[in-house]
Amino acid sequence: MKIPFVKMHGLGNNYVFVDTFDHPLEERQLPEIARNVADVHTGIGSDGLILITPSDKAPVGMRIFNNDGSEGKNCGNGLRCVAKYAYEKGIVSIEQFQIEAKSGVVDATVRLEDGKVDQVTIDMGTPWLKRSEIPMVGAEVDQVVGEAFDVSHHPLEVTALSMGNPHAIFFVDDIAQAPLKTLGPVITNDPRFPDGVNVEFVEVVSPTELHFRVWERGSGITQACGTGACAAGVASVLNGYAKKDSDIVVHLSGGDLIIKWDLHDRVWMTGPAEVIAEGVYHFERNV
Ligand SMILES: N[C@@H](CCC[C@H](N)C(=O)O)C(=O)O
Repeated sequence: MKIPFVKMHGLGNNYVFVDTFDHPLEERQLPEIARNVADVHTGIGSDGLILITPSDKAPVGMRIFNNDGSEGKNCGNGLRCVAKYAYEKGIVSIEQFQIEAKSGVVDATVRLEDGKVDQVTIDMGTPWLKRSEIPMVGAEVDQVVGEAFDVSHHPLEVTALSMGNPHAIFFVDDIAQAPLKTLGPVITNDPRFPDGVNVEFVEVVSPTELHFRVWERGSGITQACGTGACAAGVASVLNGYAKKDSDIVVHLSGGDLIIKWDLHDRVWMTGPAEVIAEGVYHFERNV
């Protein structure tokens, strides 16, 4: 099977995108296609697969598969790339429009530079803070903030929340020393998070600036995670390190995102989206 694709990235968080308006794929093959395209040796090489889909709630929809073939419900960097694609390919003709992800419908606004989409702002909606909404096991609480969380004899404190997908945030003094490679793969599968969790280490530089590293559920270390950056901004406010309604610059491995949790409880994310390549993937050669 030959599958036309576009490879795009948001701050180095890179996905193979397939436009299923024109080329529908079989549901049962999606996890395998995701694993295969993501393989750097026998595939295209990516953090996963994103489908750009028709939607009955918005002009365009997005589905995200991690590089292990598991499906996530939301992807901040993916949303910005889908917004760029939808505008530049004429799926939409106005600069503000909606995108449906599995976690819900969001508003996207594209900013143009020489007729091309340069920056995208997404209204990521209201964070889910209750323990059951994350989901995380234990007695129900309205917020999981700075809770004791021992992992492999490391006495950590976790702030957890959902941005449509689950995030566990750990504040550290020095991002260069964050135990991402050792504890990321352990925490992501910790049974206290029954659906697994995206793991983020965050160093607070100032109330408006954070350093951030991520171990993504289903994909491992990536250069950036949009929903994770939003979660880090929210967690910083919940812990008193930052303020609501102010722009927070989140420095990820691949570059910066601007995050704001506003007074109406909505989280805003602004950052770039870029096209890497377009081509045709030969799926049968990799089965
Ligand atoms: N890279 C993404 C998140 C992708 C999904 C995540 N790994 C999950 O399984 O929840 C982002 O930019 O938000």
